Amino acid sequence: MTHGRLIAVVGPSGVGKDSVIDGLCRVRPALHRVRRVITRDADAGGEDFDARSQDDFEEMVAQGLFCLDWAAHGLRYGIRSNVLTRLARGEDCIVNLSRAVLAEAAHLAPDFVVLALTASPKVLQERLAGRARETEAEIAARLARDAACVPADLNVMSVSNDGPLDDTVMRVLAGIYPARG
Ligand SMILES: Nc1ncnc2c1ncn2[C@@H]1O[C@H](COP(=O)(O)OP(=O)(O)OP(=O)(O)O)[C@@H](O)[C@H]1O
Ligand SMILES: O=P(O)(O)OC[C@H]1O[C@H](OP(=O)(O)O)[C@H](O)[C@@H]1O
Repeated sequence: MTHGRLIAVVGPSGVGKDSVIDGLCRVRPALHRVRRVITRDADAGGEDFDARSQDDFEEMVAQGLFCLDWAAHGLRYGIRSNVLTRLARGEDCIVNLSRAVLAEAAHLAPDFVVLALTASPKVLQERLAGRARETEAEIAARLARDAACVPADLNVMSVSNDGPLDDTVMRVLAGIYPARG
């Protein structure tokens, strides 16, 4: 059976990673959205995630429950190893990742695709302020974050999300599911 693709969505905070993933999964219900484990308050809003305390998270790491974990914005993030079973069954999976873990993530699947979203600094600022999930200071720190570059040897699709969300979703779909024939 063909191995599923692992699609990693990356880009600066506020660029629209979760929104684009939601849009893609609505149009393509067979695309599996990977639910992240995060040491963030359960009622923080935004994406659907598994909230864990710092101690519980580190216990999960110690038990080997994650195939990938990282730290950013003072939080810990993990991807459960069961995504590997889905990929082996041939399911395409999509996940919001840190750019810093792409090289490691590329080893998880033979078919690894990076969707790198971009938007102008002004748009990022407006979106983070509009989302109201973080304080002003946290938003400033997110905008100032000096993130790792996307490794040049990966299969990267770079797409602007400066415009309407539906347009971005349609362009991404055309890129990852090109019409055959
Ligand atoms: N194309 C778009 N047009 C207008 N608003 C958008 C667009 N894409 C996303 N947004 C809005 O911008 C805000 C940030 O989007 P989202 O939470 O998806 O970003 P993110 O990249 O996942 O951010 P983070 O990494 O901080 O979690 C949300 O309020 C979302 O509704
Ligand atoms: O800047 P880099 O390292 O690429 O990404 C860091 C982290 O920022 C975002 O976190 P969240 O979704 O806002 O919690 C991403 O999802 C990633 O986990």
